[in-house]
Amino acid sequence: MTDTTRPSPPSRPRLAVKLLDERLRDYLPRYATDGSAGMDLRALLDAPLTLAPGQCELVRTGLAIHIADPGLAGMILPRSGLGHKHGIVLGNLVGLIDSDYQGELMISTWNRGSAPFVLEPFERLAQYVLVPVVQAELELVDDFDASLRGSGQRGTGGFGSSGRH
Ligand SMILES: O=c1ccn([C@H]2C[C@H](O)[C@@H](COP(=O)(O)OP(=O)(O)OP(=O)(O)O)O2)c(=O)[nH]1
Ligand SMILES: [Mg+2]
Repeated sequence: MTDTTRPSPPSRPRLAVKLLDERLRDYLPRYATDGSAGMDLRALLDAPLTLAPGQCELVRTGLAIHIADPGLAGMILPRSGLGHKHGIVLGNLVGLIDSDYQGELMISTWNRGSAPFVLEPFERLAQYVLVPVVQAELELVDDFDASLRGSGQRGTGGFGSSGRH
């Protein structure tokens, strides 16, 4: 019988990656499971780094990934365990990696918690997610066609204009 819940995986884009530090060779990012959305990025540190509450430091990954295809982008996102349990999130909230960026992936690491946190060398610190991107052309107009939302209109309403429930 065919398992309809497990579609065959689509072919994966191949991304060029450069090691900027040989120690990363043993720690190349990978998908932990077949269904993982992200690959974990590790902290390239020579020694443990203590982040005081409120402190934010740019942490090296030792990796450069050239996406090349403008229809793709990278996103650096926090790991949920570190973020929820230890308050270790990103100083920029989300890192957006351009397809033409060839530099080192850097992780803005912010301790938003109330206790010091010790980041260990090569600890998995954040995750890298490849996402599709559509680039748009902007066309200047004087007026928009009216927008419709169900039976009502959205128009310029936003920021909670539709209520809470
Ligand atoms: O968390 C991040 C965010 C960005 N970058 C790199 C890749 C990205 O392509 C580049 C520029 O990012 P962004 O455009 O968000 O920053 P900017 O402040 O606008 O810098 P720029 O003037 O270089 O575009 O910095 C990282 O390594 N880590
Ligand atoms: Mg920019």
